[in-house]
Amino acid sequence: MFHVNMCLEYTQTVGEIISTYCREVRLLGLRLLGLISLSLGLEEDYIEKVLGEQEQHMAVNYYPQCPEPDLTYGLPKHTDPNAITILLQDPKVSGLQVLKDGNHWIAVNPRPNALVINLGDQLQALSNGAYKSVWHRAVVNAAQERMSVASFLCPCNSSVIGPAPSLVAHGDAPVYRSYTYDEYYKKFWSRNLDQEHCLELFRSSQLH
Ligand SMILES: O=C(O)CCC(=O)C(=O)O
Ligand SMILES: [Fe+2]
Repeated sequence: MFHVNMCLEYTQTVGEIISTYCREVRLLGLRLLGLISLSLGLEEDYIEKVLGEQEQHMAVNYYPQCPEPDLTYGLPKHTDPNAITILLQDPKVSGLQVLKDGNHWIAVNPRPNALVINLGDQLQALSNGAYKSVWHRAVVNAAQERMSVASFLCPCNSSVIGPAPSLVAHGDAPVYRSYTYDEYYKKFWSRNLDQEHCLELFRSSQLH
């Protein structure tokens, strides 16, 4: 479990607090990418180098109370198209769910002082499928509104993503072909979020 140590003085403006948060979240993300690289037997900076000059996006999600929560979702089922997402949950209200074994949804309830780390599609591709970009969604509830803050570390648009060569060097076939993040991102947003996993369209056996 990772903790972000932030000493925020009350004299800071909201802008300063957000910018400190963004910087700390980026450092945490890069540290995690380093550890993930090592876990795959790659150089510590392998993934960071492939992703290039990374962009960072932040989404502040607001889910109002919903009188009929069974009829809708706050966010429909999706995977994150980027590399890694660091999610700050509302400390008091649950809503995030992940799909387990393809057939049942489990709640990821907030824990004090914890962040949720979500691996995105690009880590699944780079690791040749060893790491999975999990399906997740956000449900709403009738009693309480909810907020979450998602920070997305994204590859630069021109970076070329594909299975790391050393992971396919010993007879393992590459599961995915190489593509630019620009190509992936456009394909991802040209479809509905809850369609088949977008990476399926980038399998090395797929004709394109
Ligand atoms: O609100 C949540 O817990 C999930 C947010 C999310 O998955 C996203 O912004 O991509
Ligand atoms: Fe997401």
